Amino acid sequence: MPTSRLRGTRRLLQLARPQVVYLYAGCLVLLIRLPFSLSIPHFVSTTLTALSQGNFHLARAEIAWLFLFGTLDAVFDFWCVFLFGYANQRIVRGVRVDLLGVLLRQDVAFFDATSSGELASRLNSDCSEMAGDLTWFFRFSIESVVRIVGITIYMLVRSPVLGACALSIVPVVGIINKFYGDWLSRNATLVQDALADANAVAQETLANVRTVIAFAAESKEEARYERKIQRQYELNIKQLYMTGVYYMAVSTFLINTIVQSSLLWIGANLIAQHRLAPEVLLAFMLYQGQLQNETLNLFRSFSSLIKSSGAGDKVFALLDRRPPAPATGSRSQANQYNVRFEQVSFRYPTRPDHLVLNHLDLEIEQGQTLALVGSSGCGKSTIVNLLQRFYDPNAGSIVVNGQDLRRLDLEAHRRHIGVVTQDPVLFDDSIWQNIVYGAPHATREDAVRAAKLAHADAFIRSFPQGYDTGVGERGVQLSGGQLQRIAIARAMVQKPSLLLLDEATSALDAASEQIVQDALDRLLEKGNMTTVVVAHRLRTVRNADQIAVIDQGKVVEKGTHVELLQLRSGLYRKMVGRAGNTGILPE
Ligand SMILES: Nc1ncnc2c1ncn2[C@@H]1O[C@H](COP(=O)(O)OP(=O)(O)OP(=O)(O)O)[C@@H](O)[C@H]1O
Repeated sequence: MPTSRLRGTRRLLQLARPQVVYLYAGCLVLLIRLPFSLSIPHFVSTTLTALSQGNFHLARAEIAWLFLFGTLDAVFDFWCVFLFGYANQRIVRGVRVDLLGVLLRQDVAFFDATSSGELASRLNSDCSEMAGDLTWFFRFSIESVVRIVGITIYMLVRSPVLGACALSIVPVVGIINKFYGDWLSRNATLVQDALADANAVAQETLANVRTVIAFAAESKEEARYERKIQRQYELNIKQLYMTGVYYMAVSTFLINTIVQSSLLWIGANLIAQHRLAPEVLLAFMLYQGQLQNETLNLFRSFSSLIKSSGAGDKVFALLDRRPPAPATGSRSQANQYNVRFEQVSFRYPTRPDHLVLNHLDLEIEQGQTLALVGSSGCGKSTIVNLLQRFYDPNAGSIVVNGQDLRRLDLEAHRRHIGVVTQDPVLFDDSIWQNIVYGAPHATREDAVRAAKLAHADAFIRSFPQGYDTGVGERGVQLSGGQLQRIAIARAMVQKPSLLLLDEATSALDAASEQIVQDALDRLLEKGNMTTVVVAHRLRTVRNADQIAVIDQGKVVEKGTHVELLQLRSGLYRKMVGRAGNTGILPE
């Protein structure tokens, strides 16, 4: 076995460590049970022998023993299944929770490059594939070894010649299984990758089903999914073929045909030479079936372990993934936000050849509102992303109250930030739970208070279930304006020190925009917070304390609305001129 596979297998076995209590209990029950189940063929052969000798009294006694031992065997069997299965479920649950925890702590760049569908597939399919059979390995390897040893001793004691014949198959099956197991493991990795690819397409299509329907692209998406799932289908067919060959060669041909006929042939000769009693051959035939089953179980449990470790490769790689930069500093953060961008340059990790911010300098003063304007793609949202520390600058630094942002406690920093974007995402929960999403200690009353400020209370109360109304996945059961106002209430509940409004009203019609803008104005009036606004509406921009015009990754103009209009050939002045009566700054 290659060392990497050995390491993967060892790692997989370590997953079972926290469940040792249940595994030990399962093994104990297994050991108690074995003598009972091993004795069944013995009682069958003694009963038949007694019958052939006309000794009905002895036959009845043997049947009674068989019944008693068989019943005890059945009771213990339940506990074996339950204890090993229980440990298994705990392992799968643990891996899934750990994996989601690790994924949620990755850097945002990781999610730019990895689709959520692929990650969901790793979380669901890979986790159950890798850990689903893990404890059965313990059960079957222990059970099979003990049974094989027990049967071997029985056979060798009763007839060494027949015993040697029956046992000769064990190493042959072992060698075949080694190759079969290695192949299964390689194939399992490919199957899980192909499934993750297909799931990524399915998830993307379903998450954006309205767009798919609107473009009548159902057949196109179906075909795209079919192309991806085809690969997994072909790999599974290949596996099916190999499994068929394996069962044909090992189980049916080698064991059923070769071993059984050899045993009968040798046994018949020995009986003819009066060197073997017929009932011993009968017991041998019964035990050899068990022996071959256990041999197959033993090797199958090993190949299934190796296959699981193949399926687990990607899960372990994700579990080991550490975000590239130290995720957080430890400096605590005051509720003040005096922010300076000093010579900040930035490229997105997924597009390293595109310089988005180019030695950008920018100052955002505590308590003031700064509006960012500029053509589409000039880097406004990127500045908002850097303020949330979704990414770190490639050069220069962002300084908050004299401290480099990288040194601040990241979680505390994010708790100080309120964000309202053009397309706010709500979770599939009640309205009030969504409003208190970012404020763990906020109550339902806080949610109601925030909703009133955000002009959301009236429409929420108009729903039959009021604040307990569910919003659907991503808030799909609400209108755009309602969604925005709940997002504003969500930001209000947080009592942010730094408020980021990224095109918060741009998706709305004039009437809804007016209502949402009023809600935002109230929010801005209420707190002494620092605010960064990205907007195309002149009305929003004009009221800002400062306006920064971004062009080619730099701030090219900065000042108040009035100051910037005075710059004769200024970019802002041109944009306002082109906005004309629409009140919308051009992109
Ligand atoms: N996650 C990302 N990965 C790679 N490139 C990105 C990413 N997000 C944005 N970009 C690129 O960075 C540049 C700046 O984008 P940004 O979203 O900051 O522009 P913007 O000024 O907010 O534009 P708009 O006004 O259209 O919203 C664009 O060229 C964009 O294609």
